[in-house]
Amino acid sequence: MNKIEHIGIAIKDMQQACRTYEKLLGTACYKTEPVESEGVSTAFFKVGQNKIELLASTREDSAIAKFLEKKGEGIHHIAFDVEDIYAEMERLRGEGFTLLNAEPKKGADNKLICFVHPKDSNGVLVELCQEIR
Ligand SMILES: CC[C@H](C(=O)O)C(=O)SCCNC(=O)CCNC(=O)[C@H](O)C(C)(C)COP(=O)(O)OP(=O)(O)OC[C@H]1O[C@@H](n2cnc3c(N)ncnc32)[C@H](O)[C@@H]1OP(=O)(O)O
Ligand SMILES: [Co+2]
Repeated sequence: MNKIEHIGIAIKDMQQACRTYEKLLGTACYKTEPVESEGVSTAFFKVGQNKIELLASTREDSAIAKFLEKKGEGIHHIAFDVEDIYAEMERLRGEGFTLLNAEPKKGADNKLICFVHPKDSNGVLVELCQEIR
């Protein structure tokens, strides 16, 4: 794991949340991107070396919709940047972590991603991200 790639925040209203985070962070959102496969729309903010990813649900059965229903708005996951997502997934399997997808999948912001079940990481949903080179 190289560094925290982004912190994912589940929100209900993307326009309102973008206005809030632009004021809060003092910087504009640099990218918005829908990810059909996840049933979300995303908005990214750069804060120094770090990124904030706002996530709104675009489908009732999405993970974000379920999270919002159950827990409301708030921090949804922590994403870590990895060199080689395949190797990292193999390593985590070997360490007994439950991966939520057998193969990496295409995420937002030009990444391959995979998730670790929060039950194996003290209740924190962890995402692995590898830049698609
Ligand atoms: C667009 C891509 C973008 C990117 O960065 O590129 C993304 O980050 S996409 C982000 C949205 N996609 C995902 O989160 C995919 C992975 N998530 C899942 O597969 C599910 O959300 C899962 C398995 C974590 C939970 O599934 P589900 O909600 O259907 O089941 P439960 O509600 O029964 O939850 C089981 C258990 O997990 C707890 N939970 C759920 N979500 C979270 C969370 N974000 N953080 C921590 N814990 C979470 C939930 O409370 C249940 O715990 P329990 O003690 O049994 O109540
Ligand atoms: Co993410």
